[in-house]
Amino acid sequence: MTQKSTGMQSDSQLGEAEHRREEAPLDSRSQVLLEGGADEFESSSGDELWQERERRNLFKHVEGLGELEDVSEVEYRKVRLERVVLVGVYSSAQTTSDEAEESLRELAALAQTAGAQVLDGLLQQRDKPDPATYVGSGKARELANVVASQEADTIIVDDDLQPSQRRALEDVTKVKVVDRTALILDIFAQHATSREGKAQVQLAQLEYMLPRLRGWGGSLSRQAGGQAAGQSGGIGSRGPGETKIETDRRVIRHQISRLKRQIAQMGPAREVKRGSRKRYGLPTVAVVGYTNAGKSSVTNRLTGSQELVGNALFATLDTAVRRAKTADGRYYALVDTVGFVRRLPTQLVEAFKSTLEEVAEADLIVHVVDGSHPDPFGQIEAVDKVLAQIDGAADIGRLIVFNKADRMDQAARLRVSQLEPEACIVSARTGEGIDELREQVESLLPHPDVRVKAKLPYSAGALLSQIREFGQVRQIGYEADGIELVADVDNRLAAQVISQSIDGHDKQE
Ligand SMILES: Nc1nc2c(ncn2[C@@H]2O[C@H](COP(=O)(O)OP(=O)(O)OP(=O)(O)O)[C@@H](O)[C@H]2O)c(=O)[nH]1
Ligand SMILES: [Mg+2]
Repeated sequence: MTQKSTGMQSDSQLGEAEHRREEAPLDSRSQVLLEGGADEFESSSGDELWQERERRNLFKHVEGLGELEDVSEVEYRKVRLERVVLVGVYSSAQTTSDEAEESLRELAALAQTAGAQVLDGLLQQRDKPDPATYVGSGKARELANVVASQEADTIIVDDDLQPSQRRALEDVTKVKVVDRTALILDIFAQHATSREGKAQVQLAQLEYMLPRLRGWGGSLSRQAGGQAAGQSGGIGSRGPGETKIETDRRVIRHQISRLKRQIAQMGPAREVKRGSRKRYGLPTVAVVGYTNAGKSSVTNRLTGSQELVGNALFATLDTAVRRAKTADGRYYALVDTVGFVRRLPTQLVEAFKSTLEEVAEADLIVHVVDGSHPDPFGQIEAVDKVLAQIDGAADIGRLIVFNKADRMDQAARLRVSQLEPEACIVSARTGEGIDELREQVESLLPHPDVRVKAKLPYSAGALLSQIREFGQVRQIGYEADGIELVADVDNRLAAQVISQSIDGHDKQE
């Protein structure tokens, strides 16, 4: 048996593990790994369990599951309250079994975030996925047994599947099969709240779906408003002919172009917001990082805001802008962004490009990393890969922040500070290191670099308060005929000082 269980299934552990996961999907996962959990699980994945499964399977009416009848003709499916079995294939030439396990655990966290109940996780080592059934026909039959004995109704594959592979796997296992991209798209669909976010996710779903159509059961109209999150119940007739599929493709293409137009129109509103930030001369810090790293928590700490913090993946889907104040009283903007994940579906990178452009316009990128994760550097790499796809992001200064220090032991701290000596180590939970982080951020912000000396009329109060907010007042004297001022400001304010000053011959150095 080369199929190997990753320990998500043992009945004895399920209760407790699930309980822990309920409050902390990723937390529990990293804990498990840190505690050397892999070994602990090894024993439970042995023959005994397999036989137990086989035994239980004897009582099951596999063909009675009847799930295939229900599999909708749409190749895009929701993963809500499903009972799922996870499957991963890895080649030892490309990854270690530890990495493969980590990836499957992340898939489990994703599945739970989507609302599914994870019953089992199976890893298989093979040179490359089987072109027909992904796992190979023998393994597919084994998988069918596992699915039946666990009474699962869905298989989630830790990869992108060809439409034909998915179909073949469904035919053998009699349950619906969802791939990694569909799962992530589904989570995004559940979490998007803004109009633009929703439209972007919908676009990504449609683009994912287009090449995977095998005909629709009913008409598109039952997908309320063209919503791509397909209903899992197959309503209407099955097996529409090629003509029907062609028509549906056209409908989807039409929806795609309509969505693209809509999104393009929403662009200007975002431009305005961003523009006004620029107009006020607010330096901008983009907070990026792997999902669940603690970006929102760190942003909250720095700004005192109450950004949504969730122990779920992708709690933040709409970039939020917060205002923060430096120690010397200047304001800057912190942009809390959507989290990244390994192998972020390309459809999503595309869809969120406009949102991620916020990052490209920032003066500084703060990259938050979960320091308590068993493989923080793998996460850094995944984030850097996405950043590399955003034009202009490469030229922006970056500050790496290892968060969750409260859960890092001495060895972990040592390791990260050796590999990333410049990085800050903080805990958004306890507040450790937050002051140092704030100082670092402030020192890396662009500084107002034009010194002006001027006498301003007392009527220039508004300008003066802007100078206080966005620049730095060096000297100020209240004379009978006006305010004598020396200040460091940016170009924009310098121009205003000149135009409003009393004698008009201010010096600039
Ligand atoms: N122990 C510990 N937990 C933390 C810390 N910072 C954040 N968390 C927890 O980590 C989880 C994720 O935090 P968020 O701030 O939502 O993370 P995020 O990066 O914004 O996540 P997404 O928006 O989903 O990508 C939450 O359960 C937080 O309570 C920390 O310093 N220590
Ligand atoms: Mg967040």
